Amino acid sequence: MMPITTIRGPDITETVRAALQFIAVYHTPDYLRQLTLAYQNEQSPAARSAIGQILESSRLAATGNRPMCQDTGMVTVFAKVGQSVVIDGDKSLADYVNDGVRQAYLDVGNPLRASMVADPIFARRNTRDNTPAVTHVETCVGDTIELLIAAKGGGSENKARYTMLNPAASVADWVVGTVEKLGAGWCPPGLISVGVGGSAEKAMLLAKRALMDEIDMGELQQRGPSSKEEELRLELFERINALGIGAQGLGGLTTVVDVKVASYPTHAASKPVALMPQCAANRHAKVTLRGEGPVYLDPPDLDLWPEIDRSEGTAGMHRIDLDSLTRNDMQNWKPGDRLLLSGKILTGRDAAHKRIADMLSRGEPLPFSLKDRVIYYVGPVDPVGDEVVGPAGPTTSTRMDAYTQMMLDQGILSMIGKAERGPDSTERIAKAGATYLIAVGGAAVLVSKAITSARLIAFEDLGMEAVREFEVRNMPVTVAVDGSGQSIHLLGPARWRR
Ligand SMILES: O=C(O)C[C@H](O)C(=O)O
Repeated sequence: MMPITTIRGPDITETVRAALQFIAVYHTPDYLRQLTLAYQNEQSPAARSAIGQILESSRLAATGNRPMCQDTGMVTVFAKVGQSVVIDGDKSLADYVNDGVRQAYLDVGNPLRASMVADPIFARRNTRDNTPAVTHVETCVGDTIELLIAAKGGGSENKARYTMLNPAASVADWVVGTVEKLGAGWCPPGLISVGVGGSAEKAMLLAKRALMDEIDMGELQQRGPSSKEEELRLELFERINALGIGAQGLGGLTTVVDVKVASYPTHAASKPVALMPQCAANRHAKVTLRGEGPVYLDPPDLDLWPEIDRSEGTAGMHRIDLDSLTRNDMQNWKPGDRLLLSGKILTGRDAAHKRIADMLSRGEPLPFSLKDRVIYYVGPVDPVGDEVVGPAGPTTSTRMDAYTQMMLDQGILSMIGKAERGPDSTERIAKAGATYLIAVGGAAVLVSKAITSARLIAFEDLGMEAVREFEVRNMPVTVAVDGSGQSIHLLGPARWRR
């Protein structure tokens, strides 16, 4: 009989805490290597600049011990518990994990953003400590506990898709067709994972779990496929990149740095297929507890980050004074123009927009004016030390489409976010002589360096979703929708499609 290993509950908590702090700050080395390659090979200037900003921001996160993205994610844990393990303590494994999440996200030196909301159908109250995690437990033969810990951003999780295909239907065609329609809210360049088989929920789990496998597409391309699944991975990799979506949907050569495929036997009548994207904030780690105390990860070597040519990033950018900006000034802006913004902007995202809509529908005055203002869709991380704000990258604008007309009616000049707008919003923006700008999703630390002051304006109870006024200096953005309704998210991929 295998000897019994005792693993202390608090050691699980400490391991989870340390791993979450670690993955919030450090990109995985395999992803960094692939992103560096993508940066070196990218021919589309806009996409290359976006990848450069992500890499630069990633280095700032690592050296400054701050989160690489303002969305520090929903914690997902795949636990493999050996049957010869006894957990010493009076809590469940999931509760020890949740204690680790709480401690990691409330860390005084490096607080992470609490994004989880309880009562998701109705009140959507922020739990304030990012609990609970989603913990999957599997027992296996062995005397260790293996934890695969991930912090998945909401933007990429929102683009998870599922279908039940007919047995003879092509998985590759469905995946490519679906990725084409996903837009850029999942923050490419990243990974696409495909789970095929089992039942509906099994396919989703297969896809989620496979996202955390080592990135080995380069190796696979070199040695060639040795199975049908590897052939499918290669086919999907080629076809998805040929769509031309590119970094941030700006059009370019690299949309995915790897594609994963996992499968499981299924019913003769079924072919469940799950698609799971992973954004540029590729955050996960595997740790194994052996009953010898908590486990800690070693920081990566700083040589992993490439040198980014900053002059290339800012060349040809127009400086814009937001405090004197008029509708007229924006009429020369074209999709793809790169701007450096200085002046005051308001912030607001999902919950703030809903609150504004509710107040307006009740005929109540707003606590701030939106007339001739620029709004940035962001939920920043709380500041530490002498920071005015923590990492503060853009959130997906598409979710704010339902409120576009309302905001335009209030006199908004321009909106800043990430990813494409829907056709209705694009048309409305153009009709109002307004514009839509994008910052780089995944470059949150870099963006925060352009914010010189932050002031809470309203809706404090919404936490990270409250309305703030930022003063920015040389904040880099790209024109995504211009005053004539042209969109970079249509023009860019069409140009780079192969
Ligand atoms: O919540 C955020 O800050 C961003 C979100 O992950 C998104 O990509 O839309």
